[in-house]
Order: sequence, then C-alpha cells, then structure tokens
Amino acid sequence: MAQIGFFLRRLHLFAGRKLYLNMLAMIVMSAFEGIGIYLIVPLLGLIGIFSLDLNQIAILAWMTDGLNRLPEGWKLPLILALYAAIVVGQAFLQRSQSIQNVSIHQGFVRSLRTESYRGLLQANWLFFLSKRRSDFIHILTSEIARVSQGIQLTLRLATSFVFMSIQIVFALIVSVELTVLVIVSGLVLAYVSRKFIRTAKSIGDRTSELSQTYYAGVTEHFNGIKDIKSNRLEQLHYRWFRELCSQMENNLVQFTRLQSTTQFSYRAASVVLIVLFVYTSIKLFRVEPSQLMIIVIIFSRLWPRFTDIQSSSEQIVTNLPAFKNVIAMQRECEESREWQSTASSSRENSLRIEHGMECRHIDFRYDSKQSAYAIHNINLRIPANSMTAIVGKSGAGKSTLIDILIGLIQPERGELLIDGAPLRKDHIAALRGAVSYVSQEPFLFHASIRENLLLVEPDATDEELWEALEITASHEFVSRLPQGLDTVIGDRGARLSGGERQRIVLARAILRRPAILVLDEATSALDNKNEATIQAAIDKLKSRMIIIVVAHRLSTIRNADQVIVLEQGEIIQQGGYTQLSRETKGTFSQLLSYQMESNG
Ligand SMILES: Nc1ncnc2c1ncn2[C@@H]1O[C@H](COP(=O)(O)OP(=O)(O)OP(=O)(O)O)[C@@H](O)[C@H]1O
Repeated sequence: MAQIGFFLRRLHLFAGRKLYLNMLAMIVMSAFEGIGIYLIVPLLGLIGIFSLDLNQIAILAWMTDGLNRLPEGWKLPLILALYAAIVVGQAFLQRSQSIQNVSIHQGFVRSLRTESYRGLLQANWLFFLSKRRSDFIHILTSEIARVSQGIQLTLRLATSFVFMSIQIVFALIVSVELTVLVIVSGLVLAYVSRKFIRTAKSIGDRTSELSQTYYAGVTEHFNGIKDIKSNRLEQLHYRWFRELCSQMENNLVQFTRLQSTTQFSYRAASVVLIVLFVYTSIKLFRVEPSQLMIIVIIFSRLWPRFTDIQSSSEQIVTNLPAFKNVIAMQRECEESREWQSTASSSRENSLRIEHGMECRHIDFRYDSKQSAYAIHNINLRIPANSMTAIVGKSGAGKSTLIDILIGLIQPERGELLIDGAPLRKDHIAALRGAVSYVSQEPFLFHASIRENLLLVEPDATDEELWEALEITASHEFVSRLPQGLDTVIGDRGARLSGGERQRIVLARAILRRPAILVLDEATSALDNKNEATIQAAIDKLKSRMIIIVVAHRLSTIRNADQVIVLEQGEIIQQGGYTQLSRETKGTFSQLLSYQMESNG
C-alpha cells in the first residue's frame, strides 16, 4: 500500500488544488443527490401516493413547514422546479467533474511517462548493460498503463467513500438503527471477502510476470527474425508464444471469476438484507411507508458503494505490482543518473580539444565482485588532429577502452585527461557532445535519408548533405535512388545493403563535425573499392579532428598515426603501423600475417 501512497503524493504534487476542487465537486454532487431523494418524498405526498407524517424526520418537517407557508397552487410547481434544478445542477457538476477527472488523470499519466523516459535517458551506460531492453518497453507501455488504471481506481474508491459517507449521514437522519445494520452488514461482508483481496494480489503478481515475459520474448523474436526464418525455427517460437498467451488468458479469466464471485456475493447479500429490512421495519419497528421508501432508496444507493469499494480494492491490488515496478525503475534510474538535464547533451555544450586526450593508469571492470579487469593499467596519449587505431583479438578490451575514451563509462582507477586536465563529472556530457560514434550495426530510422542525416544537424543545407555523402562514397548510390535524398530506407535501413547503411551513418557522423570521430568496426561491411574511398576521406578529415578506429581488417588502419595493440585488457604494443609491422615477434605482425593468409 506504500506504493499507492507514493503515487498519491505525486498526484497531489502534480494536480494540487485542482484535485481537491474536484473532490469538493464530488461532495456537492452527493449532497445534491441526497436532497433530490428527500424531495421525492414530499412530492409523492403532494401527489397523494402517501399520507405523510413528515414531522418524524427533522429535515422533512422543516421542508414541509416551508412548503405549507406557500399558496396552495405554488407548491407542486415549486417542488418540481426545485427537483429539476437539483438534478440538472448535479448533472452539470458531473459533466465538469468528469472532464476535470480525465484531464487530471491523463496529465498525471503523461508526467509519469515523460519522467520515466527522462530518467532512463539520464541513466548511465552500465545501467543499460545490466538490464533487458524489453523491460523498459514493458514498463513504459504496459506497467504505466496499469499504474494509470490503478490511480483511476483509487480516485474512484475515494469517490465511493465520499458518496458513501454522505449517504450514511442522510440515512442516519432517517433511521439510526437500520443504517447501523446496513453498515455492520457491509463490514461483515468486507471481512469475509478479504481473502479475495489476497487472491487478487497474487493474480496481479502473475500478470506482471507474464507480461514482462511476453514483451521480452516478442522483442527477442523480432530482433532475431532473420535467424528464426533462416533456420526454420518458426514452429518452436510459435509454440512458446501460444503457451504464454494461454497462460495470460487463464490469468485474466481467473481474475474475472474472482470479481464475478465478489459481485455475486454482494448482490445476493443485498437481496437478503432488503428482505430482512422490509420485514423488520414493518413488523418490528413499525416504520412509516414514506420512511421505508427512503430507506429502500438509500439502501439501494448505499449498497452498490460497498460493492464498488470491494471491486475497486481488488482491481487496485492487482495493479500494485505495476506500481512497484515503475517505482523500482525510477529509483534505479535515479541511482544511476549521470547528469541532470537531457539538454546538456546538446552540441552548444560540446567540448573543444586543442592538444589531445590522455589515459593515465586506467583500470576498469564490469563487475566489482570479480577479480578480472576488462582493461588494466592503460597509459595512452592521443594527440589532437590525429588518427589512432586500436587492434586486438576478440575480447581484448577494444570496445571497453573506446567507451572510457568517449566518457560512456568511468574508470575504476586512473584518470582520463582532456588537454591536460582530468575529466570532471560535469564535463562528461560536453565530451559526449563532441563525439560522433559509428558502430558496426548502423543505427538508422525508418525515415528518408535526408531525415536520417538532419537528425544530428537539423540546419544543414542540401549542399552540406551531398558533401558528407560524397566524402563517404554514398552520393552515387543515393542519387540513383528513385527519390534521392527523400527515399525512405525502411526499418533500421533495411532497404539498403549493409555497406550502404554504414556509409550513410558515416556521412551522418561527419556532418556533425565532431571533435572526436570513433569508427568501431564501422567500415567492416564495405567492399575494397568503397573502403579505399573512405580511407582517403578519413585521411583528409584527420587534420581536423581526433579519429579513433577499431578494426579487425588491418588494411583499414594503414594510415593511422599510431596503433595500439591490446591483449587481455592491457596495451602490449604501441607505435606507427610500419614500425609495428616490422616487429616480427610482436602480436601486431602476427595479426597481419593471419590476415594475409586468410586473404590468400
Ligand atoms: N557488459 C559486460 N559485462 C561483463 N563483462 C563484459 C561486458 N562487456 C564486455 N565484457 C568483458 O570485458 C572484456 C573486454 O570486452 P570488450 O567488449 O571490450 O572486447 P573487444 O576487444 O571489444 O571484443 P570484440 O572484438 O569481440 O568486440 C571481455 O572479457 C568481455 O567478456
């Protein structure tokens, strides 16, 4: 329940006065409803359905007294007009309250979504390495929708309590004994039904588990759809999906069964109670027909509130796991937050590098509980306007070193210096703003080439776009496309070849004019001709920026100013390409000879 309190406090902070005004409107509405019901009685008296002794009920006596002072012909029109005014007033309030309710509620959900999303964007890279991406999608879609439903139900529960309290006051005025009897019956039934709440809680836990598995499975399947289709694994995945769907179905049916059982118990109990009331009122308390009528009306309005409270409570409890999940994710994001504002990643704040960068005695490991370091005792200087290549076998620590150099992860020991000054935490965003990173798997949107390029440089002219495309040997194939720059390239660029995708992403990286250009296996899919063109372009670019290249294909790094050879996280060789290739006993010349052999 602490979780509901957490979100209600947030709702209070978000909606403030609006929320309480809405609650007040609710109270006025129930008061109107109560008065409307009371007016029916004198109305029925006037029409002659009852012979009334209204003096028994204080409010009615007061109303009758007022009515009796009026001329005879005015009574009926006045009471009818009053009744109509109250009902219309109530309907009007109801309309405004419903609109207000939705606007508060939707506003709150929007703020919850944007807060969670911003929290995720501000979390550090290690946080993302430790999580499944599908869990974020699950929380941002399904779980926040359940929290939204839970909040709406909590507000409905609060409304039911307000309505119920006011109806109880009216009912107490009419008959203390019978009202107490209704309340006690309601409490007894709620006590008996408490096990339903426990069952609802476990169904809610299961709902969260199943939908998390669903999102994870579906995301993984579609990420690997090519493997699934190529290896004829469709049946296997279909069976898994069908099994999960039937578990989800059973879970929901189980919840509906629970809710229907509760509704049934409350309905059955209400009939039994009404029969008992009518009998005891007439036989034991000798209640007037008018009073009995009001009691029946009030009972029929009060009892559904009890049913409503029970039903809302069960539904709220099923949504509690979603509340927990959203809070947990927000807390974890908060603990892993790397900077305050998403705006700090903008280009205006990007860093300028005059002299170069330096790693001093840097150690890093992904898991502080394990003794092995991913990189260890790294000492390295990267001068401005130069090209550095990082090579090594798989798992040698190349990507980890790159992540340190671009400020994506921070060293456990040692420091990264920019122009001789240690990189401070508040400069990490600026360092990131100065980097263009191109990976082996190019990140393209399902949009046109132009939109994909303008993403990083919205004000770039067509001339600048074509220039970047020319540098990366893409202008020919782009101009051959039916819509040129405006050709839509499909999901993650699926309508282009691997090499074309890499060249577009490279063009985008260059368009940004970064201080540091990182090419992490970024040209692996290019043929020799295109690679040579890009090599020439990179050669020209290196007089303007730091270029760091990770490549398995060593021909890519022939023009590097320095080559760093990593093995098991340590630098084992460092120097110019030609110099290292001459060190015949070194790992670099071994790597070179393996590659020459494999190229035949
Ligand atoms: N997220 C992670 N969690 C735990 N260990 C990791 C993680 N990423 C990498 N490692 C480990 O750190 C070491 C260095 O990995 P890294 O990815 O930097 O190597 P690499 O040289 O880039 O390899 P490759 O060429 O195969 O991409 C490896 O032993 C690897 O298993």
